[in-house]
This record gives sequence, C-alpha cells and structure tokens, in this order.
Amino acid sequence: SESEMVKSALVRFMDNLAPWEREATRYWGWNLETDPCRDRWKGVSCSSDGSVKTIVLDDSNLSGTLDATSLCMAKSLQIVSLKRNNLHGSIPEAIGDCKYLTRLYLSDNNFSGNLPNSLEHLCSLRWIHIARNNFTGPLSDKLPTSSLISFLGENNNFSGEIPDFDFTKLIQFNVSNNNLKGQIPDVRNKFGVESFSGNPDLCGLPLPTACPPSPSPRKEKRLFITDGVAIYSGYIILGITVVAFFVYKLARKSVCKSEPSEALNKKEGTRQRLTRGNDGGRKREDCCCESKSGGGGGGGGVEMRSEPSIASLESGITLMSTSTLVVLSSRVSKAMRFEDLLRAPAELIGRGMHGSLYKVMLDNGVFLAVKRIKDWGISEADFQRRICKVSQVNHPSLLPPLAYYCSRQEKLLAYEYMDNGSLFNTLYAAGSQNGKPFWWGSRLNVAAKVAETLAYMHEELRESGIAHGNLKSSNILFNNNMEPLISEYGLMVIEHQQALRSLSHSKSVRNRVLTAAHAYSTFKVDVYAFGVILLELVTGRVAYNQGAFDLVKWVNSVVREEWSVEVFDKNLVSEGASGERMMSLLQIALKCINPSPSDRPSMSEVALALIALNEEEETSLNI
Ligand SMILES: Nc1ncnc2c1ncn2[C@@H]1O[C@H](COP(=O)(O)OP(=O)(O)OP(=O)(O)O)[C@@H](O)[C@H]1O
Repeated sequence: SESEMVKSALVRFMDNLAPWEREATRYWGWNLETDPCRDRWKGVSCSSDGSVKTIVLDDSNLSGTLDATSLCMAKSLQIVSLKRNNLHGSIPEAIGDCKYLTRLYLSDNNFSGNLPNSLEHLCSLRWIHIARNNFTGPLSDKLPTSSLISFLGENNNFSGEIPDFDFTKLIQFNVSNNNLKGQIPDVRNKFGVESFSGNPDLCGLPLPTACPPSPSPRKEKRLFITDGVAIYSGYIILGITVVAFFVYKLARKSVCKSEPSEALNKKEGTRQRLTRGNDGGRKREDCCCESKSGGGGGGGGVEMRSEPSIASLESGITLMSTSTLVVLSSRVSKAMRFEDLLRAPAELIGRGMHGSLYKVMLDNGVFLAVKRIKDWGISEADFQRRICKVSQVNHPSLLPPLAYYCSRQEKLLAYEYMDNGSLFNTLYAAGSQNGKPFWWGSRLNVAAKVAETLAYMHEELRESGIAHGNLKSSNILFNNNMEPLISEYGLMVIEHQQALRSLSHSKSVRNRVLTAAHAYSTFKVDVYAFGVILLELVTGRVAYNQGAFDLVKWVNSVVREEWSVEVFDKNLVSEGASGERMMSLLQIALKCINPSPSDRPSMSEVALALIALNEEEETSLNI
C-alpha cells in the first residue's frame, strides 16, 4: 500500500481538483482512512507492488486546479487523465517531478498559461493531449521531443514557430487552430493539412500556402550575433572546413567498403538519438562493417574444450579464422575474437528455418543468444549494412545485436540471452498444465507495445527499405520485467527485394517508382505477420502447425460462417475478458492479414488502434 505521505498528498490533489465537491470525493474513496490501491479509490489503479500507477478521472465534473506538487508525490505515477472536466489555471512546473509519466491527458478543460519548461525533462512522456484549452505562449523548447509519439494541442492559443520536432517518432500530431507562424518543419509526409490548418501565419507543406523565399531570420541571428563575430566568421568557417576535411579523410579510411557514402546520419536530431544507444545512454560502438584483422594471428585453429561449444556442436563451421567479431556493445569485451565465441560453453536452443541458435556463456558471466545463419539469401555487404543500420536505432523495445561475425562462409549474430523466453513460449505454456495464466490485459499490452515499436522501426528504417521480415511470436522475447522486445529485426531479405536491388540501380524513373512501391510493400509483409501474432494472442492457437493447421485459414473460415465464441482462447473467455475488446482486436488482426498488401493498414495506424484499445482496457479496470 502507499505510504501515509503519498496518501495525504493525493487527498490534497483531489481537494484542489474538486474544491466544492469535498463530500462527493470522500464518497469516491479519496480520504485518509482508506488506501488508494487496496480500497480502489475511484480512478486509481496500482501496480502489483501497491504503488499508484494511473489516475483516470475523465468526465468527472471537476472544476478546480491541477496541484502537481501533491500529485507527483506518487512517484510511480505513469498515466494522468483528466479529460473533459472544467479545470482551470496552468500546468505547474512541479509536473516535472512525475518522472515516470508516460501519458498526460488534459484535453477539453479550461487550462491556460504557458506550458511548463519542466515538461521537457520528462523523458518517458510519450502522449500529451491538451487539445481544446486556452494554453498560450510558444511550443518551442517545452516538449520532450525525443520521446513524444503523440501530441494533440489543437484549439488553443499557442504562438510562435513550430519547433523542430523529431517527426520520425510522432505518430499523431495536431496543432490546428492556434496562432502559430512561420514555416512548418519537415513532417516527412506523415501529417496532412488538418494537423496545421487554422493558423493564419503558418506556411509551407502540407499547407497550400508557400512560404516567402527570404532566408530565415533565425539563421542570420545565429551566424551574426555581433559585428565582431561577423568579421571573424569567415576565418572560423575556413578553419572548421579544413579540420572537417582531415577528420573526414581519416574517417573514410575506417568506414566500411560496403557502404562508402552512407556516413551515419546526416540530420543532427537523428544523430543524437542514434548515438545515445541502448547501453545506458552511452554511444554504441561504431559498427564499422568491415571485419578487422584478428588478434589471434590467423594461424591457430579453435582449441576444443571438453564441454560443448558451437565449434563442437556444429558441423562444417570454419574453425580457422583471420577475422574478429565486430563488437557493438560494451556487454561484450572488445578483445573477444570469433574463435573465443566458437569455443565458449554453449547449448543448442533450437534450429529454426534460418539457422541454429545457441545459448553461449562468456567468461564475464554474460549469456548470449548466438545465431548461426544459414542460407539467408543475403549478401555479405547487405548483411553488414543491415546490422549497422539496425544496431544504431535506439528503442527500448528492440533487442539490438551485441556483436556479429561476417565472412563469406559464416554469418553469426549475438544478442543478449533473454531468460524469460518468447511470446510463443508464454502463449502456449499458458494453455498447458504448468503454464502461468497469460491474462488478457497483458496480451493487449504486449500487442500495443510491439505495434508501437514496429511503427517506430518502420519509420526509422523506411528510407533504407529495411523491415523486420521474419516477425513471429518466437522473435518477440521478454526481458526481466516481462516487457516485450522485438528480436532479429531487419535481417531477412523479403523475396522480391533481391530483384529490387538490381532495379534500384536503374536510372529509369519508372523503375525507381517500381522500387519505391515494392519497398513499401515489404513493410506490409510485417503488417501481415503482426496480424498473425494478434490472431495467436486472441485465439490462443499456434499459427502454423507443421502443415496440419493454418490459423489464418481457420479464422477466415470461421469469419465466413457465423461468429461464435469458439474463435477466442478459452482461457480468455473463462478469465472474463471483455468480449467487445477481444472482437476489436480480432477486427484489427483481420485488417492486417488482408490478402491485398495495399489494403493493409500501416503499422502506425495499427499501433494507434491498439494503444487506444489497451487504454480502454486500463480505464475499464478503474471503474
Ligand atoms: N535472445 C534470445 N534469448 C532467449 N531465447 C531466444 C533468443 N533469441 C531466440 N530465442 C529463442 O530460441 C529459439 C530458436 O530461435 P531461432 O530464432 O533460431 O528460431 P525461430 O525464431 O523459431 O526460427 P527462425 O530461424 O525463422 O528465426 C526460439 O524459441 C526463440 O524464441
């Protein structure tokens, strides 16, 4: 249960939200004599350790102010939703103390004033919905742009320019009907007119109003802050150019042959994000794609140990090597060689369609999942290019490769070993005698998180034409907190991509258009595969059972006949899962598995639908 201090802070928060409704709020359970979690205060839901996780008080006739100082005493708070009330005043700076806040929903109230600067420091905040209030002032520098995926700020009085948001991550954005001005930043064709209309001084795409051609005053300001700087700026620029030229020359020497001109990311924003890395915020090792010369001197074969290792378990593996591993993370020692990996104690976990997977123990006690890749129809250069790209994208729900080895004969990939197994194991163990129940709420949560991650990856790697390509429930793993992680992203070449590669070298416009269309459809392969995962989640049935059963065919045949409860996992039915929401999930799955790729929704659309469904489920638990 929550401490007395948190409890009284929350009662204070409620007193400020509903100053004239003290009696009613006592009736909602919000009082000092009870516990918010154990006694289920209205709108509150808690995590299993008894700390308050969400406060949802939409449509509750609240007419006071937001006392963020008291609210944020509940340190584990993740979701605050106070939509469609009559709240006034501003969002206090103290909101910055709600460190784990992921969603802040304040739409349809009478809030006013500037957004607090502290919002910028809420690194987990991903949804801000503050539409239809009276907020004023600029949007710039107030928002955690690197984490936001949804910002709804329409129908307020925001002014100034639209900040240079990282539009690759945003899947929902609306600032229409404000007083914003200036040029709209590059929104990567993701948002239409409706996201920006109703701002008379806004210009540029997607709005029909072109911007005046004059150079942006912002740039001038930066270059010529004072006359003195202006005088010396020529020398400074010349100096920087010379240094940059030499740095570039040096860097060129070490950049991989396979990707000569694709120096990492051109955009500053992207570069910052990519170099933050998954290793506790440190830069990931440069994944130079060319295997470097090995420290082992190339002559010695792999010394065999008595315990099983990849070398002893695999037939035909090349034991003599002159190359080392390319190490991408500090979890694997930089000095580690290919030979070390081969002779480390190993256990065969499985042989999939595309190779064998080993659990390998390193000297430092770290366990790796090492995949030996077989017949992947992927060239050496393409393999390296893909690993480079994927390993530089930073998303908490993506399992990045830690190291790889690539020669003509061998391709090995090492990931962190996940003790909690895969979605496949969890799902099918749930139906078995000794499996733990896999509750509906958890299934929805997994579906929403995976969809969101895929949507993000599709955006990040869209230009490179890299999709997952082999998405299935055994490639979705669980970390120590049972949060889903997508593994093996971007390794597969989806059949027609090979043909595309030759096409893409063609100079003809028609062929380039064709290439773009095909690359687009490779993402639709993921949408289909994700639809199959959704079907597994809702039916509890294995997708393919060695030719004996085909889940997609089965579901389609049931759909054609009469709907019956038979289609749903019996564990979900006996749990009392909402029939309406199970049906909604099934409908989303059916859209994803549409036989026509162009009629399938985008991953962003799927993610939004699932996030909404998941939220509906969470909210329903509070009632
Ligand atoms: N990093 C990991 N940690 C723990 N288990 C893993 C890890 N990666 C994969 N696995 C599990 O190991 C088993 C074999 O994986 P593998 O990827 O080789 O086969 P697959 O996914 O069934 O087929 P495919 O070859 O098509 O990918 C699967 O059950 C998978 O869930």
